[in-house]
Amino acid sequence: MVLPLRLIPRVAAAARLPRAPLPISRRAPLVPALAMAYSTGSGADRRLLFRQLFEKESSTYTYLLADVADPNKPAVLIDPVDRTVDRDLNLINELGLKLVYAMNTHVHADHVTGTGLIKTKLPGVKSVISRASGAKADHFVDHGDKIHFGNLFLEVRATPGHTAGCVTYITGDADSQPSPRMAFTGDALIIRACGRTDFQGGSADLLYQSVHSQIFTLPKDTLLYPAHDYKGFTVSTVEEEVAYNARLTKDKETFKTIMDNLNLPYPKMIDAAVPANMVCGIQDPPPKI
Ligand SMILES: N[C@@H](CCC(=O)N[C@@H](CSS)C(=O)NCC(=O)O)C(=O)O
Repeated sequence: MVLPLRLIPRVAAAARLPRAPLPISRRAPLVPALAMAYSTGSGADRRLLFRQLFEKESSTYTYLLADVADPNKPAVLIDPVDRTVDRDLNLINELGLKLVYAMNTHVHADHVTGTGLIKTKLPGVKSVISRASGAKADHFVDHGDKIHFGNLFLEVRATPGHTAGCVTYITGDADSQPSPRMAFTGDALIIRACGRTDFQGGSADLLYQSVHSQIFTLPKDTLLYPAHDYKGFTVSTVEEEVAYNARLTKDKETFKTIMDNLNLPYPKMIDAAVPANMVCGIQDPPPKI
């Protein structure tokens, strides 16, 4: 027997009807659930939202970190690139984060940093770079400084050698901070390699000393995130690089010979890279590249 429609239980009837999707404006906000769901681990680790972002023309990694357990979800960007600023700011907006700092590990010779552009779009954001870089920024950092965002922080270690002002930013060493630690090495250490030392005040001697004293001495499970990768790697660890880095595992004299013979092509921006008129890599006037 076929029941007339009005006698069919309401739930069954509803199940048979095709449902029109809700307009986006009437959907439940996704932001808090998304932001928390992305962070992994338990305890302190659930505070950290972490994204590794890639800019393919200069093979640069930009890193987004945020404290999503803090009501304001304060965030930092490390080594943003001008070409991908809109992508990065859209992501920050979608995740409901508040960008506080746009930071650079060093003055980049191969691309224009996104820091200046970010500041024109979000004037409250503060740019950060090392004092030793000679670049312009809102905040200058020195070895040993801490950069706080919510209840998380990054520690600054001077790792000169690729440039005189290179620093590595490392997640905090405390029970309240993510474990394992994460080190954003800029161009001091690239996975299985390292930054070149043939321009911008580079020194193979200094770079060797920096990596051995400031990066290889970190706990062996520390995750290493470089500013560039040219081979498809995304992350390494101190233990892996101490064992397998093709340059830095050698003795210092062999390392210097390797660095003297790299013969890499010069980046297009190199002639324009004058730290004195840089605002974290944004030149005024902009370089012709
Ligand atoms: N191997 C790169 C060459 C680009 C380059 O010179 N990268 C710099 C960092 S940006 S100044 C560098 O230090 N590279 C070290 C290296 O061993 O590559 C390429 O394939 O494009």
